[in-house]
Amino acid sequence: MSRTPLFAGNWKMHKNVKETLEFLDDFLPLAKDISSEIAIFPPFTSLYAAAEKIKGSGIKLGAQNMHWEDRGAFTGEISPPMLKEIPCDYVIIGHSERRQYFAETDDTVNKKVKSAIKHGITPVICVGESLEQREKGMTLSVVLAQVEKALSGVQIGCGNDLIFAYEPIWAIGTGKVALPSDAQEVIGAIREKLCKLYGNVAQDIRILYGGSVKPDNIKDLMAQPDIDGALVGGASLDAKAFYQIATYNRG
Ligand SMILES: O=C[C@H](O)COP(=O)(O)O
Repeated sequence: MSRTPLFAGNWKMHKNVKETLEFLDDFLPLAKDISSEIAIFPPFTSLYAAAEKIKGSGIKLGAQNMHWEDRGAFTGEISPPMLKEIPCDYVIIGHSERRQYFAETDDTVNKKVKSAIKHGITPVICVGESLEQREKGMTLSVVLAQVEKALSGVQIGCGNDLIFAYEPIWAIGTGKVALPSDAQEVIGAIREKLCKLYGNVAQDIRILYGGSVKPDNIKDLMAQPDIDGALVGGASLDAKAFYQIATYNRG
């Protein structure tokens, strides 16, 4: 089993082209010093500029969403071949903000996961419970149902074909990070489910934690056996903070 830690910066609807290039001017010199894998997820309009700028740096690039079809009359949507052309390595699928505000369902998540894998783009599949669901003791049943539905009919060749991100909705952008032991409980249960679906190869699937990750809480999260990195929102907008998160193990 060897899972390279991944620190993924989801910029959400932040940073135009100019701001993206400014961030990279600050971050690229720092990134030379990072041994973990780094991926950034700028808005669609900044992807191409980011791709050109990070060439040869080892930093990976991802989109925050995509349609599952290759082309068609889907006004406002972006297809997998368009992302490949950039080129994007990753795509976030099923982020809770898309589930909550843009009618993303388990069914569309499943279609997008299948399409991403078919096109050689690694999906970062987001799952997580609301505060109400957690308080009712439904966390594991909600999250594991999301995992199962996302993967319905999905075949994988190896553990690198997909990534999961467990993001409790109540921890996103709130400053309330999950207790590392609580995050481990859910992420451990996700891995067990993946083992049931895919056997030993599931030991190679990376599962990230997301939700108010900051330089001062990442170390305790990364000490958990099944947490393989983080999907970072707000703190990934700042080059220094994102660098500090990715180098949490330097003491
Ligand atoms: O995709 C990232 C998550 O939604 C976490 O966002 P946050 O770090 O701002 O809480």
